[in-house]
Amino acid sequence: MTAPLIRIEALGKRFQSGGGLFARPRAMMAVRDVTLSVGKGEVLGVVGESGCGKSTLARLVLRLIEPTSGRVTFDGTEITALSPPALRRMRRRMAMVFQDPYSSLDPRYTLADVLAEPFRVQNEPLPANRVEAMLAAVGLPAALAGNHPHQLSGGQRQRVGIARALALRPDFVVLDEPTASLDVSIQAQIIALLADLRDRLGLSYLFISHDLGLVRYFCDRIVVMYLGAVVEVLPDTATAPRHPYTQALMESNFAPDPARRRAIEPLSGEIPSPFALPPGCAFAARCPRASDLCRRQPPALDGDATHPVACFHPL
Ligand SMILES: Nc1ncnc2c1ncn2[C@@H]1O[C@H](COP(=O)(O)OP(=O)(O)OP(=O)(O)O)[C@@H](O)[C@H]1O
Repeated sequence: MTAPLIRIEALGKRFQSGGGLFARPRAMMAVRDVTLSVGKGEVLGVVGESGCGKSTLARLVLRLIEPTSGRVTFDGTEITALSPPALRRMRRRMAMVFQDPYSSLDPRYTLADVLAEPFRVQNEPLPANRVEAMLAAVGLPAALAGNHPHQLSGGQRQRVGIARALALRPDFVVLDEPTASLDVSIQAQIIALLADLRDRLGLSYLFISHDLGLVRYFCDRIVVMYLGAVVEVLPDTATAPRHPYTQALMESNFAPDPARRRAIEPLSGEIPSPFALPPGCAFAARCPRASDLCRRQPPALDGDATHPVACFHPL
């Protein structure tokens, strides 16, 4: 890995939900003790099933929500310790592209308004011709500047979402399932655009996806999450998985039958409730290799190892 741009240390997020006259509120850890780095110019993929904490991790990294524990350092500055004004200045250097370009763009705004918005938030004047330059950078004609989002196709809208994220020339962009709502052919174009922008602008990405195939195509390293915790970090896309969960995820992801792709079929057993995690490994109930030790004690993950794997019986 290159020199780290982002350092995430022992990050945790607890959510409380429910509660009322007859029910006690229930608490769960959406992100559990995550330690990771994102290198300069790196595309770090984060993959896992729905609800494993990917989006929560992304929001914590940008400090859009406050962590319960741990810290995040951006280019040497601890952003989890910054005052609101200092955080706002630091946010210039970080951005996010959302999954759904339909709901993340205000329908009342023209594209010119959408692309001017980040400057307004930062109290900065909009440089001359910047809107046209931003549209060109994402492959859209300047003539679209006066259009509203509903006049665009899904792919064009996501290009606008990317242009908006890059408006202030950030160093780091979180891509939260940026192609999940697009057709496969459009997905490929958006991924090619993101790869090109990374090369041209020297960007670092945190790329969140439930699609391991896509992550393996696009990312340099891959973080695999299960029930809020990192279970494995693949050091590149060629290395074989060592965690039984990653292997199962791969088998289901590459299954030719779409029905098999949805459920992780090689695995039997219940997914534990995030509100009542077992004392040992959270994956033990579904794991073909689980032993008594796994059910008693949670396996640790060495966040600084080249190929960390949280498993007592790795492949
Ligand atoms: N604001 C919140 N309040 C309470 N619980 C929350 C909140 N946000 C997320 N959660 C819970 O935290 C867990 C992780 O959610 P998160 O959205 O981070 O998962 P995810 O891996 O991104 O899922 P998906 O792929 O479906 O978007 C889930 O169990 C979710 O219900």
